Amino acid sequence: MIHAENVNFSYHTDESVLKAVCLKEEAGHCIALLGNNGVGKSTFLKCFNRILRPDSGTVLVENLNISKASRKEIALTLAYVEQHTSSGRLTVYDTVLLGRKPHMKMTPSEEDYAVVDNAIERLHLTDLKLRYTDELSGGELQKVMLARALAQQPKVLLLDEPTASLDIYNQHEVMKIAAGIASEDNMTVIIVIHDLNLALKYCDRFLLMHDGKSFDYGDVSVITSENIKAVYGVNAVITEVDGNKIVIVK
Ligand SMILES: Nc1ncnc2c1ncn2[C@@H]1O[C@H](COP(=O)(O)OP(=O)(O)OP(=O)(O)O)[C@@H](O)[C@H]1O
Repeated sequence: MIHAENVNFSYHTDESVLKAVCLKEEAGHCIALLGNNGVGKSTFLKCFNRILRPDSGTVLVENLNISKASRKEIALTLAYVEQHTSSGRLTVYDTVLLGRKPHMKMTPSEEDYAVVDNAIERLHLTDLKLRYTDELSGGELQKVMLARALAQQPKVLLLDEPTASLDIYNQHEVMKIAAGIASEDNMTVIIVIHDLNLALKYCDRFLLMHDGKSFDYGDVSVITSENIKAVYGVNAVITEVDGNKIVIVK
C-alpha cells in the first residue's frame, strides 16, 4: 500500500508547487500521473522518494515512513527513473547490475546475476548487453534505465515520462511491461505521462493534478471531457475502440 498524505513543497520561494497532494492505493496498480506542464508531477515523484524533502506531509509505503527511512531502506523500497537520463561509460549489463546495489553483499550473488538477466530479457536488451551506455540511442538508454530499476526489485517504481524518447512500437512495449510489472509482480507503478491514450490503454488508475493539487483520482471513470477541460484546458471527446477509452481533442 502507498499513502502520500498532504504533500506540500516549494522550491525556496514563497510559491507552493505542491499543495496538499494526496495519493492512496493498494499494491498492484499502474497509476498515471497526469496534468499540464509545470503542474508539479516530477516534483511529486521526487518528494515521493525523498530526492526532495516535502515541506510537510507524509509518504508511507506499506509501513515505511519515507521521511524517516534510511537511504538503504528507500533504495530497497523505491526505484526511480528520471525524465532526463544520463549515463557514465559502463556496459548495459553493468548498468543494470548497479540496480542490485541495495541488495548486494561484497560481490554479486547468483541471485543478483539471475535478476539482472531477467530484467535485461524483459526489456529485450539481450543484444545490447555488452554495449556501452554512452553509445546508445536515447530510447535504448531509457529502456536500460528501466531495466536497472527493475533489477532493484522495489515495491514502488516511479517513472518520469518513460516513453518520451521512444518510437511508437517501444512506447507500447514499455507501457505493456510497466503494466505487467504492476499486475504480475504486485508492484505499484507510478508513471508521469502526457499521452492520455497510452495512459488509458495501460494504466488502471489516474491521478489528475491541477494547480499543484490532486484534482481527481480513480479508475478510468475519472477520465471525462469535463475533467480534461478543467485540467488541460482543451475540449475533448471520449470514445471507445476495442473496449479501450480514447481521447480525441476537438
Ligand atoms: N529545481 C527547481 N527550482 C525551482 N523551480 C523548479 C525546479 N524544478 C521545477 N521547478 C518549478 O516547479 C514547477 C513544477 O515543475 P515540475 O517539473 O514538477 O512539473 P511537471 O508537472 O513535471 O512538468 P512537465 O510536464 O513540464 O515535466 C514548475 O513551475 C517548475 O518551473
